[in-house]
Amino acid sequence: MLIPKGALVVSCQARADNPLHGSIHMSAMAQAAEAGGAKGIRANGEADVAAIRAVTSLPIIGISKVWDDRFPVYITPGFAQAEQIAKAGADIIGIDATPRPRNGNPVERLIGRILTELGREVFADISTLEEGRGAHAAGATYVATTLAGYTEETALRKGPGPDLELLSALVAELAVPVVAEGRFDTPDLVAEAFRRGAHAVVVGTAITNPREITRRFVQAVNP
Ligand SMILES: CC(=O)N[C@H](C=O)[C@@H](O)[C@H](O)[C@H](O)COP(=O)(O)O
Repeated sequence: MLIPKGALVVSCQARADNPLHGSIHMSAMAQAAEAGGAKGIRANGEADVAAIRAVTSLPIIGISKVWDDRFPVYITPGFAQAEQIAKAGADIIGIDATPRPRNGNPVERLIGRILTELGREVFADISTLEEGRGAHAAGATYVATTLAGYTEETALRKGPGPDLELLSALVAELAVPVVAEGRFDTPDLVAEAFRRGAHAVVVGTAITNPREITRRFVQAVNP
């Protein structure tokens, strides 16, 4: 298992509408995160993963986001994307592990193929306990709360903070490392995730998105 217990993993992602979009910025973010003590990096897309691989030997959770109006799944929907990200240098492939329709193999098969054909660990993004059980049964290396609040089924549960109840339920039931991800946006929430038994915590926006960080400050003074 490449992500050590107790690790803070920093997600370095910036979409095209973000002024920090681009591999130069994301690889600098990854270096800053490593210097600050991160023990892993999460990154999106071939270019960013390759650029980050060139500057660090930390484990990289690589994902490939592909939006397709016909399907709800956009985080590494198929084997082709997984293979591309593995070739770019990802040690671990992050996938949407919900059973929702996708443009590619069913999720159980996708997990199996990543493990056997690519020889990479699988980081399963899920939104419910049931999905966590499915990902575990299919052999995922890690199960993460990444999609909590972001699927139709869980949209109503989405609050400003993370889904701590889901985290606790997964930890109580699954014999697989459970990773806390999604709206863990303060050091206190990261500490709480570890108290609840998280194997690792992934933080994105609160560390690597200055636009959103600025918005929080502005809203605090000018709500
Ligand atoms: C739902 C979805 O697509 N989540 C994405 C997954 O890669 C990212 O946009 C998040 O930034 C990441 O999960 C980290 O979470 P947060 O930025 O809340 O710390």
